[in-house]
Amino acid sequence: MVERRTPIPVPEAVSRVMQFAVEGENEIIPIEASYGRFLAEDLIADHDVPHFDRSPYDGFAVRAIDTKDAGQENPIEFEVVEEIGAGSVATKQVGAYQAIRIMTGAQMPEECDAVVMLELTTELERDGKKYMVIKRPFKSGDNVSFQGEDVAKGSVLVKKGTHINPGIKALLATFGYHQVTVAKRPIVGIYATGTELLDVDEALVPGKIRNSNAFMVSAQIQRAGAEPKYFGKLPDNFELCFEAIRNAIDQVDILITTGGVSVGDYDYLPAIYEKLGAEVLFNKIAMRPGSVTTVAQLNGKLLYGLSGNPSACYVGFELLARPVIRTRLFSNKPHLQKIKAVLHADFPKPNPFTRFVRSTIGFDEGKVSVTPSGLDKSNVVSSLAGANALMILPGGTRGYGRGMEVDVLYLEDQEGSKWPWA
Ligand SMILES: Nc1nc2c(c(=O)[nH]1)N[C@H]1C(S)=C(S)[C@@H](COP(=O)(O)OP(=O)(O)OC[C@H]3O[C@@H](n4cnc5c(N)ncnc54)[C@H](O)[C@@H]3O)O[C@H]1N2
Ligand code: MOO
Ligand SMILES: [Mg+2]
Repeated sequence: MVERRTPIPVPEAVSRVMQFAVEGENEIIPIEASYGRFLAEDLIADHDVPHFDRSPYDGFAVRAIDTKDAGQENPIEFEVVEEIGAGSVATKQVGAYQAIRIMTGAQMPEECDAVVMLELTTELERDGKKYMVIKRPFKSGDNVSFQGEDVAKGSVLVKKGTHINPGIKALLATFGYHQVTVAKRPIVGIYATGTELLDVDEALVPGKIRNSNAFMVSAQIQRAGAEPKYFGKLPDNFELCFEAIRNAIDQVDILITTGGVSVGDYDYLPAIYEKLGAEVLFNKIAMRPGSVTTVAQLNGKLLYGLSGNPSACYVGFELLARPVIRTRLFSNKPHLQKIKAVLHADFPKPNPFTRFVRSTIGFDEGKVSVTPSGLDKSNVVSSLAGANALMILPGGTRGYGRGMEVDVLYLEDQEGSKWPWA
């Protein structure tokens, strides 16, 4: 008799795996390699930016008080006593009706408190001395970039667990982090099971297919921020699979297998978990695709038995493995980002289970729209190419129609959400 499994709701399945989600370790890497990694410490400003008052324009630094009577009918002449570019500091004192020719980024001379842009001046030379003339007054502080106006010393700029984007890399450089403390990428092992599987470079033969799951999951692991360790493919042979999986466990932080989790004659994963002495957290989820997704834990280490069907495998990873990886990377929003979108197609298929439809989100007249990215079957691979989101269609309804507002989980996102489940 075939085993009867009891499906549990998606939030319950996610909660069960999250009980085994732990923070990972730190690692110090050169700033050059930091893009795309996750900060392991808050980034705190240890100095002001800029750390000196500076000129935001090419112009003349003056004492504003000397300009107060300037006007169209009353041009005022300043003696130019020095010229400085960015990186240089004035060496001359600036007295009454004197100015320093200053370039963008250069430190303000101590006595000066305003900058006059070059375009607002006329220049002249007399007796070997340089002068400039202005025809309007300036207030103290005009055209000055003040110390600390960009960043004040002591402020928390970026929180631990944040994905390092190009802007954060700029901040790291600004504050002198030539070495950056980031979350160590967890190592996620992959075994693809199935006697039918061919390697990518093998020619097709009757009854066999190329192993696509391993490559897809490996990219999903990378997108989540972890490091994939592909062990290879295994035929549906209990002893072989058992030994291979047992040996792999110690080499990884998380182990993923694909295929062999359903109730078929050659679906050995349930028996392998049993022989390993692993605790199965669930083996049926009330969702489509991915209902057979099975997760077990052995001494706190998570073993994911993702479905062999490509779309089911994909969804199982994103909902259940991604948040565990992001938690290891110190994220406090480890789940997929949930947004609202307007459905741009009819989806009449009724379903008792919640559906996660591989979809494409786009923009239509300023609103986010969502459309299924292809055939909505668990065993298809083609709809995954255009998928940048999973549309959530709760079960128990008679289908969905164009124009309805739906919840969508956005896949190409580094922000995440705390808990997208109702
Ligand atoms: N009697 C029942 N049959 C099935 C049930 C059920 O409840 N009762 N569940 C169905 C559902 S839903 C799914 S999903 C699949 C899950 O199957 P398995 O996880 O056991 O996976 P396999 O049997 O190994 O393979 C399923 C399918 O996927 C293809 N596959 C496997 N590995 C790969 C790979 N690496 N790359 C590409 N494609 C792969 C495999 O050839 C099969 O076609 O079970 C249903 N059956
Ligand atoms: O796990 Mo199966 O669709 O539910 O693909
Ligand atoms: Mg099977």
